[in-house]
Amino acid sequence: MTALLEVQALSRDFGGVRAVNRVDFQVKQGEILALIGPNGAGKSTVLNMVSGVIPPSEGEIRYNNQGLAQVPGYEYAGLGITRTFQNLQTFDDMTVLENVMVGMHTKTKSSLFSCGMNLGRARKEEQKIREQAQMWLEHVGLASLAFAQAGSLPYGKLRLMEIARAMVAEPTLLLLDEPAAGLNHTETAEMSKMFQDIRANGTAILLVEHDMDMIMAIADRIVVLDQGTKIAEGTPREIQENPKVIAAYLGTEEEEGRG
Ligand SMILES: Nc1ncnc2c1ncn2[C@@H]1O[C@H](COP(=O)(O)OP(=O)(O)OP(=O)(O)O)[C@@H](O)[C@H]1O
Repeated sequence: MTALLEVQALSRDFGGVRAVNRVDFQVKQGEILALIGPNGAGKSTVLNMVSGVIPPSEGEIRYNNQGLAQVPGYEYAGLGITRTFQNLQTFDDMTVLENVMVGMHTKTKSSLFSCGMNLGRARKEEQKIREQAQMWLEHVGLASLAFAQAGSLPYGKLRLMEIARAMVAEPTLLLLDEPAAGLNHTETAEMSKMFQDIRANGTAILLVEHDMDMIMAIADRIVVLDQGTKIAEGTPREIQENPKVIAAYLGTEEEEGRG
């Protein structure tokens, strides 16, 4: 399978502290790659660099074989990369439908100027966005809440709304930062099923998550970070059995090479 996303020697410093240190990995077309590691390992920082929220200090990010260094973050959705955030980014006073429609705005061709010049085209585009958003609300099970104020929704449903917003732009790469945080077991299982459906439709997923049941159930491959450095990469089974990974999670000294 071809690499959709390729990250090479990616590093990020905050002040004098190196949060991510020369990390390499690839996300292939239509796969789910999970990025895991203990708290503070650098997972969100990697996701923030890959989504253009912050620039790398060093290293390279290539998407579809194109370097992203010169591409501003707001153009990523147009390229096919969308994301959700660890802390929900909700417009509480807007409806659920409007919140989802926001995910499409970067892909529309109608600027304010052209809206004035060609109202018909802008209306058509608005209608298309609305239909696309409604379709995704149905996919995530929120169709009946389309006209509810987002601020009135419980947390679990807002997480689903965020996924609909990220999917409405029809990404080829979906970046998810702890999508299952704060969800109960049933909600997490439903979300896992949704990610499998998204993958089946050809969208690749880079998933940062602490919920190991979810990761082991849906990830094709896993990359493990510890203190900013990649310590392992492999299938869920390989990762579960890897002594370096076990040591990083248990916070103990590595047993390898002793005695
Ligand atoms: N904006 C920032 N300024 C300074 N330090 C930061 C900043 N963002 C992250 N860090 C530091 O970088 C390191 C990695 O943080 P990051 O949030 O990427 O880890 P993480 O693996 O996502 O952790 P968690 O699982 O707890 O969310 C931490 O030591 C963190 O304190």
